[in-house]
Amino acid sequence: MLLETVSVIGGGAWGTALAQAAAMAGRSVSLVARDAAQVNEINTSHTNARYLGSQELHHNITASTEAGPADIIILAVPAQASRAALGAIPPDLLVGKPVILSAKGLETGTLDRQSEILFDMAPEAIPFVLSGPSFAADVAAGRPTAVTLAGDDATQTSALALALAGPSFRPYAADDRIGVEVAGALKNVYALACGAVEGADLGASARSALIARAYAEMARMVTAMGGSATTLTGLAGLGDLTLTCTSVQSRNYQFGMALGRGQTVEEIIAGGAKLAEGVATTPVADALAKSLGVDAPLVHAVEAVLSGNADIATVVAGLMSRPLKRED
Ligand SMILES: NC(=O)C1=CN([C@@H]2O[C@H](COP(=O)(O)OP(=O)(O)OC[C@H]3O[C@@H](n4cnc5c(N)ncnc54)[C@H](OP(=O)(O)O)[C@@H]3O)[C@@H](O)[C@H]2O)C=CC1
Ligand SMILES: O=C(CO)COP(=O)(O)O
Repeated sequence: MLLETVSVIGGGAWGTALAQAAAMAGRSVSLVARDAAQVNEINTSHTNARYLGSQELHHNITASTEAGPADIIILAVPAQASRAALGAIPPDLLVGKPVILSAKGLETGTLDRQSEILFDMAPEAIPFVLSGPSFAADVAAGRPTAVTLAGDDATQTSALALALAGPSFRPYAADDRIGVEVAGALKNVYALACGAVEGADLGASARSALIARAYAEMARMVTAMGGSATTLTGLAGLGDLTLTCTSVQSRNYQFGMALGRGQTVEEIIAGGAKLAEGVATTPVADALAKSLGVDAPLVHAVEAVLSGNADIATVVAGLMSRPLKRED
């Protein structure tokens, strides 16, 4: 597999950061954004101010409004936009190519994981999933970051990890694609909950209890969806869960803080909230849990708050008064 050129679809924070990582790894990178002014800024000023402030971008990154041929395609748009973004790529560019899915979310309506969307849209592409504790600003600035890159063929996955690895970006190869993408999607749901705990001033003990019980719940969900609970011991599980559930840098955590302070979803969005993938993923995860018969009280609690069916105090009281059980 030739792995020299990279096309990153999505000129937001994460797409730009992954373009930067690939460029620092020595790849020649095309960053595809839909806004011509943004493309011009990246090509002339080597910045993407709207998403990454004054961070200087590597000179191996060229921006474009249209995808061209590349050895590696990285999809980095919000989970709900992945289907449309894939549909906008000329199909022949995807045939037989590794497509790295980097969005962390489940699709509304279909309940699909990112790689299920790829199978629908480009069945002849080769799916990989990238996830783990990695804020775009950190990756773009060259701060040390480690992620999981999961694919179905171990040799191909290791080759791809090598092609993207740089002095500050360390992808670990893995084979549990489903576990990695479910973990990446669910941690955003729990980050909303942990942010709400902080916003409602429920204390650090409550937040840590929530993280631990979220981990157990995530293990039940991952297993029911065909992944391996062992994956959760790694970067895409424990690593990202702890990052997103404890950091005010996380947009999901910030959104949760606003919920905890008593704002409604509509008010938070009207106030200019950044992308918080957990908001769309929560009802999907709740529906999946119900259809698979998975006990997921935390997902259900977040869904109740987001949908306006219960306030934080009510869901906390409900969680705390569940019948006592053995820890599993
Ligand atoms: N930011 C981070 O630290 C990390 C993010 N991720 C994941 O990456 C994914 C993308 O997040 P992020 O980059 O941060 O989000 P941003 O909001 O920063 O950027 C989203 C980008 O997607 C583009 N976009 C939106 N809809 C479409 C569409 N229909 N077709 C083409 N492009 C579209 C936007 O274009 P426009 O600017 O024109 O609106 C923008 O360039 C999410 O799933 C997130 O969870 C994963 C790890 C880290
Ligand atoms: O996934 C992320 C870090 O790993 C980014 O989290 P947020 O989308 O909550 O900012």
